Amino acid sequence: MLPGGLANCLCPTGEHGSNPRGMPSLHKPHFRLAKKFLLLAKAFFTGGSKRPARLWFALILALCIAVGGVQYFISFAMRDFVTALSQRDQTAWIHGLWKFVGLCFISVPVGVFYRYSQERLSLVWRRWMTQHLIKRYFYNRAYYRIRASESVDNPDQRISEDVRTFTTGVLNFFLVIVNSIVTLITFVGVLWSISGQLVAVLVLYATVGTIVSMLFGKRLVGLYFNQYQREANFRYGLVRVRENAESIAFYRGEKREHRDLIERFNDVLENTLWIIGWTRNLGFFSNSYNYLALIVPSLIVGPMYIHGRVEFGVVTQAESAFAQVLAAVSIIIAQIENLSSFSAGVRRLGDLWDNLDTFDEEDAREAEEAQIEINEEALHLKLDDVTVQTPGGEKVLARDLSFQLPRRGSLLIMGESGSGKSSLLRTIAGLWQSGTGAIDRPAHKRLMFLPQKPYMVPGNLRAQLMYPLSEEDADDEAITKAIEKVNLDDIYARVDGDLNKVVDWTNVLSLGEQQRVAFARLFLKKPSIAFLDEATSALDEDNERLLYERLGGSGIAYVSVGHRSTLKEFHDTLLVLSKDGSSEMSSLKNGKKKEKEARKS
Ligand SMILES: Nc1ncnc2c1ncn2[C@@H]1O[C@H](COP(=O)(O)OP(=O)(O)OP(=O)(O)O)[C@@H](O)[C@H]1O
Repeated sequence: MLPGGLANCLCPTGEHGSNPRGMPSLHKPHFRLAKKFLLLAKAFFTGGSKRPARLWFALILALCIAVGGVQYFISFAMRDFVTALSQRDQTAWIHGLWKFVGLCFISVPVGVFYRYSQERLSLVWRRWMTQHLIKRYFYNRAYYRIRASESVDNPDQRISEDVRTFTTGVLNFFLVIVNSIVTLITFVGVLWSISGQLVAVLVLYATVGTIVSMLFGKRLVGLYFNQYQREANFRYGLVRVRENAESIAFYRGEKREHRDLIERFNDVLENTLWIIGWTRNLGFFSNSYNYLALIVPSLIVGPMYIHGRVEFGVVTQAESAFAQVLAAVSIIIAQIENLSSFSAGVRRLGDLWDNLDTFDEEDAREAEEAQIEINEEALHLKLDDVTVQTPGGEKVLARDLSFQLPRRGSLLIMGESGSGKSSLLRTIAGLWQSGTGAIDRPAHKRLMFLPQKPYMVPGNLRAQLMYPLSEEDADDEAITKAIEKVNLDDIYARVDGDLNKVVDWTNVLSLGEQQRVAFARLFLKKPSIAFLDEATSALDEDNERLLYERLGGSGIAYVSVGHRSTLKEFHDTLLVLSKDGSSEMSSLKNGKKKEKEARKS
């Protein structure tokens, strides 16, 4: 027993007591796990790669049976070989030797191709599943929706690690089971040919062993399951520190982060201790069990040999067949660790799969219910009685909004924090669809949204400035002009005027520089309408003025969200949102006039 016993369990399996990190309960009914597994397997064998999948699978099954057959004949060859040796019969010994060598010639390629086909099928499966999941991850902007999902953490880990664990694990287990069945049938046959009593003892011995092992196994599967989750939790803690390094450094939050990481690591250690304890207990049992298994067949076949009823080779054959069958029967216990990480992977992948299905259904439902009607064929932006709600419909953010943005027009949206300014842009973009009313606007590809914190893509400066267009569409002359236009010459100098130079842009550029990069993208893409969500918040007033003047002169209509009153002079119209859902429009003509005068002078 482990310290303290299991009844008053410190045991972190989720079956007893609560989970210290408030993680979801890890134990789900086994049939739900099986359902998830069948869903994932069925999708592969009936999906786009079904032909190679089925072919490889059939080949593996055939090879698996061939391996069993070869083992059967080897067992008899060995028997004759050992008997000839014990009888000092040279002719029979040489004959046995040749038979054995011949069987090895067959056995080696069969075994090698068996393993090779298994790995090839794993690869086909992994390729199909990863491509399929990535496709679905981007479809309907699932990667965006998934942020709000409670049951799917770290989708990245699921698509990379869990798919790999699943696709290699599933074949492993399946083949281990098929192998065990083939071994069982073959060697029970061998034992039966020696003595029926031997089979009866084997069945009894194996049944007792399996029952006891299952009791240990049940506990260990739960513990390994937990280990997997806790290791992921610990790793996620480290990733979070890396991603937020600067903020943590400014806050001097090291002590707090240190404590949090150590707590997560202690959870890992605590669970590992339980695993070690249970493995020790299992060791007492399995070691005694395996030693005894060496003697049991001798107890039955030994007297038969002594009384001259069987040859000596039969004794060794019985021992090896007995060991093979026992190994096949106790396969579950030998695979406990793999089985646990495999079932954790199945659950995590199944949850991701279910969520992606839900998103598809949601998207279809939303499109059908068409809460906010978006017409993408208009030349300009027009809102007709639009009421914006949060995605779940819990909160009304802006009520009965109507306005039209003329060609080359500009609108500034202001209002207190949380009044729904960004949400209005999300709704115009089509990311949020809850609410009522109608929006007329050009197609999405003719719009551009600039958030407060621009996304910096990995790659060279050309790729950075062309985003979201591809590098192939780049015109280097236009790029250098755009760099000049947004006052980014120092960045250009930093890469020695080489647009191919790759830099870690997120960590190297200041937020203000990143915002200027976003404006350069805007001038390169030249959309019909630009939406700027506090897109100049990190810039000094001179740079902000420069960018707005250039934007005003570009002919692009724009809608800005911002708090600074200095923005007013760059816009024609002001829309103020209030937290109660009401809104007010007013003209800023004077401001815009002042801007024009400034530009002239
Ligand atoms: N995904 C979401 N689900 C539910 N509510 C949300 C979601 N995103 C934002 N909200 C809520 O909607 C309200 C409006 O958010 P929004 O980001 O539009 O505010 P904002 O006016 O742009 O604020 P700020 O000026 O602080 O940026 C807030 O109360 C916010 O908590």
